[in-house]
Amino acid sequence: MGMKAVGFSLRINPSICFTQNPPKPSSKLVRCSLTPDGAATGLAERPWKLADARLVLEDGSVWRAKSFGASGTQVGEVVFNTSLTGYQEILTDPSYAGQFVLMTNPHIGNTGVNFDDEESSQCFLAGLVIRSLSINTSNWRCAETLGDYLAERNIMGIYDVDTRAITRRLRQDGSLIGVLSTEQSKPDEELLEMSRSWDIVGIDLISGVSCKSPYEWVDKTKSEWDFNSNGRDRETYRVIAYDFGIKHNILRRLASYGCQITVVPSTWPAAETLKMKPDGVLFSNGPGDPSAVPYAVETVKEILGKVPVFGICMGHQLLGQALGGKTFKMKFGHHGGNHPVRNLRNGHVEISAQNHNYAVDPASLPEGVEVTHVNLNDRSCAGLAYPSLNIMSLQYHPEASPGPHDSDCGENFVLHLILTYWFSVFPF
Ligand SMILES: NC(=O)CC[C@H](N)C(=O)O
Repeated sequence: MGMKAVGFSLRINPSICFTQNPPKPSSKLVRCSLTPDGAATGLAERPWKLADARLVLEDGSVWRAKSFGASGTQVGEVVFNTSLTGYQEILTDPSYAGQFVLMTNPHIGNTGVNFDDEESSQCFLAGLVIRSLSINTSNWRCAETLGDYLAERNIMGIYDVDTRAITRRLRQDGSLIGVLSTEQSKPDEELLEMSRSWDIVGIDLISGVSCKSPYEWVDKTKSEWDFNSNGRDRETYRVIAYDFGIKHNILRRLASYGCQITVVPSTWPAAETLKMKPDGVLFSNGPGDPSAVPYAVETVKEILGKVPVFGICMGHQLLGQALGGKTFKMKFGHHGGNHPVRNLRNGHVEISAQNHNYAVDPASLPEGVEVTHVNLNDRSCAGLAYPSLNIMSLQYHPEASPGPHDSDCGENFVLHLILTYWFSVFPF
């Protein structure tokens, strides 16, 4: 009665072009914005700050935004992540090297960052794209604000950008390369050209994120956070973990389950690994195109059959190739904390944390390789086993950092499975 229905209240300036249907790549630029333009004077602080950054996508769309963190110009592939929280773990996940992570949850930064949630020693991603940057931080573990954290690590972030519209674009047309810039002197056309002349396919990104020499891992999941360790606190198993961009929580979870772990670089020779006589070898997650790292596939091949192995994400993709299979690039991949996966061995459905743009093509795998898990959103291969060679692998993240713990508990407790499969009940 006299009241207007108010729907989703994005303040969009109707005079500025905003399209739901993305234009196909053309040389034309389409400018999209939620906030008026402003020079990067630094005078206007958030939330009153004017737009001082641009994200130019290879499809010709230009997204005006406000910057936080570092400034400059950076190219990368834009992917969207549907996790509600866990942005610090996402920022420090080395698998995001070369990518801009766009968070679909509109409100980011409210818990700041802390000392404990780091998944690696630095941020390897190209940048962070969010809708709304929390103007204050409140958490008992907070050590600093998200903006300060990114600035110190020289990582660019933008906010006040229509993340829903960009996500629709990525879902409809697939992953896009983008250029993020705070440099007002660079015309849109130059940034567009930059985005179109860069590619992430076929590039070895793991060598840039792997450790340079072997080291022993000591940290366990803190008892206050340990949701399940079955009381295994003695170091029982010797594990070599190949670091293709390994997340610390994989190591923490294995250590909590009694593994004594040596982390080795991606180029560590298989012969050296076998000389160390481990009980099992873990091939970790890692960034980029799994078909661009044939040397890592060779290492995996040399180890297969000689010692039980387990692969996570990139490790799973390398194992798939070592078994004779092929990987392919997905339309926009899986990035988030709520992907349903069916364990085909017991019929159980696990809600899983995922972060990948490539997948193993099950049709390319030789006979004897078993697809053990399927992503229920798109039926893609989410897990493999080859019992006669003591191989097990998962395309997703059983360490759940961030993410649900389904894969880390009960019968589906994946890391538990590694140990039981590897060391006790695996049918050798
Ligand atoms: N998390 C990962 O290991 C990612 C694997 C690979 N880089 C992909 O995008 O598919």
